[in-house]
Amino acid sequence: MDGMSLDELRAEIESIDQELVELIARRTYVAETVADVKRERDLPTTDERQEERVMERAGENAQRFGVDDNLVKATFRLLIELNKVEQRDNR
Ligand SMILES: O=C(O)C(=O)C[C@]1(C(=O)O)C=C[C@@H](O)C=C1
Repeated sequence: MDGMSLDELRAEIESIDQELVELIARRTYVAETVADVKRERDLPTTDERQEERVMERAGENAQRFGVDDNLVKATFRLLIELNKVEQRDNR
């Protein structure tokens, strides 16, 4: 990163931002498929134990990569809530 110009650094951020959106889209798509399976089996959309596992993993990964775990957990909370809204809308 050292020695890169401001434009180059911003181009790097732009490319990362695109990857982030792609990953969010993939996560949402998989969760929609999970919702289909739940619907077939007549299971509720919300699975609190699974949400706890996801949140715990998010905290562990944040520590592993040296980023603020509250920020990472807040991001995952939002991603889970988005999925729950989508899953309910598709019922
Ligand atoms: O794993 C599931 O059962 C999902 O529906 C996915 C997901 C998530 O976004 O991680 C969303 C809602 C559930 O309450 C738990 C987890």
